[in-house]
Amino acid sequence: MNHGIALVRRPSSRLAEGLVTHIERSTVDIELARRQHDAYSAALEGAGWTVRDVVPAEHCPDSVFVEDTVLVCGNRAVLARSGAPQRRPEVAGTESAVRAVGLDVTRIETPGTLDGGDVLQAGDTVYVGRGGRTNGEAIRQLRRLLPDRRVVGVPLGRVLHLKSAVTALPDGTFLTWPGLVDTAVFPAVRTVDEEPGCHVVPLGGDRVLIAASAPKTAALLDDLGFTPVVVDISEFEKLEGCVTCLSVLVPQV
Ligand SMILES: CN(C)C(=N)NCCC[C@H](N)C(=O)O
Repeated sequence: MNHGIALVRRPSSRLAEGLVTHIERSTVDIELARRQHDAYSAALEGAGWTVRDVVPAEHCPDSVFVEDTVLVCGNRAVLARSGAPQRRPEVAGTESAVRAVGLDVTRIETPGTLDGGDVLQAGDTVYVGRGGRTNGEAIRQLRRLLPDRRVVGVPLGRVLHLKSAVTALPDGTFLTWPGLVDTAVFPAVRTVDEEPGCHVVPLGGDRVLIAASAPKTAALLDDLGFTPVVVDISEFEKLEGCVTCLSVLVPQV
């Protein structure tokens, strides 16, 4: 079964210089990060996604977190404009990749700022975290760019991105870690016991990608009838990354 294309971007050798905002900096093992990235890509392939590499951006330490550079919605790609100016050069390579896939391309324009990690899609609703990386102007622009979607702004607390605190399961429920976002806007919330447990990527069918650092949540998902696909992403977690950030899924339509 081919679910579509998964865009990934190999880690820069400067990965260890990536941004950290809400956690202490710790030492990143670049060789281990490369192996983890290969295993992450293999997990996507194994789940039925055709993996395509976005051209690497050696000079951009955070470029492996490709999710932040674009929002894919149906056949449209909205290029992001990060609230962290040093991440903006990452977008050019992503633009080439989404054009090669055949998506219709638009972009967030100045003074809007948006990171893809702040955008959570569930059905026809697009939740957008309003925090350090994404501003109200970008949310306004998204409403114009995606007129067939319900765009809901979600104020963020002390957390990097919306998807650092809440993601969606295929059954219409949301996994959250308490205290970081106002969960009242989400229809059916399940609170998890471990912070990385609120980060999942539905891979099609009953498969759900989750980090090895969230074993209790992986067991919960199994118990709820999902098939957890577990990947170790410890080196990316040291830079506030999670399983969502390392790919952009372009489902076959
Ligand atoms: C959902 N998440 C967390 C993301 N999409 N991106 C993580 C980016 C981490 C990077 N060091 C930064 O600070 O930009």
